[in-house]
Amino acid sequence: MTLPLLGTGRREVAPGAVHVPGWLDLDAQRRLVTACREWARGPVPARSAVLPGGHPMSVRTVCLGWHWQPYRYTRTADDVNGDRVAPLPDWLVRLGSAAVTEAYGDAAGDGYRADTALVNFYDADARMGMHQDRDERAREPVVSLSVGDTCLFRFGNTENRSRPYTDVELESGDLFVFGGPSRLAYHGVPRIRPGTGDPRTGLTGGRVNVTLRVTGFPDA
Ligand SMILES: O=C(O)CCC(=O)C(=O)O
Ligand SMILES: [Fe+2]
Repeated sequence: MTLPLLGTGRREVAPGAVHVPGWLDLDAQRRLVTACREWARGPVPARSAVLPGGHPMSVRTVCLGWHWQPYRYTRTADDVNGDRVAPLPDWLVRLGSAAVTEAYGDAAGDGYRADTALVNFYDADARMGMHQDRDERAREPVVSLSVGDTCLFRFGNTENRSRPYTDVELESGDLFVFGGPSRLAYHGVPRIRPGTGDPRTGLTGGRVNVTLRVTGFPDA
């Protein structure tokens, strides 16, 4: 299947879901990796969130702005060490706004102010099952940035976890934005492609993914 090309390198995977390959240059990727490493150390360390059935997720996650645990947001990381998560830095908020403009064109990102980021660390065997991002109250787009190993990203429909879906290879530096009619689409990461990343990003293995979101919860 050929996906519609929206402009240089932009592909609409589903209405409101846009993939922009190679959006972050190597330098931006490197800076993002350095920042993610720092956030993973604390004040709330990266951890595998435990699902309600008792199983830990295979990805390790650290949150900024708001802390996410299955399936809610809080200011303090009550399932980790009780500390308040690090604030979402302004440069990342601005990057989110630029990403929305890149994906949708015009000045679409002007009013976009993310207030949380989930930073996911994938090793070669990590996966993420099909899910919706629906713990936010707001329905602003989700902005996803990837660095390191390529992954298979499965972008589905809003009804259920199964077909129809579109498989996308998310490579290092890629941007993926999903909003509008695709905001509540199921999506997941069935596999990582070990050894595909460029060590010059600062990652010698694995994959880092940052999703920026607007929770819609009032500032505390
Ligand atoms: O790693 C990815 O590309 C997706 C991450 C994701 O879906 C999430 O954090 O909710
Ligand atoms: Fe998600």
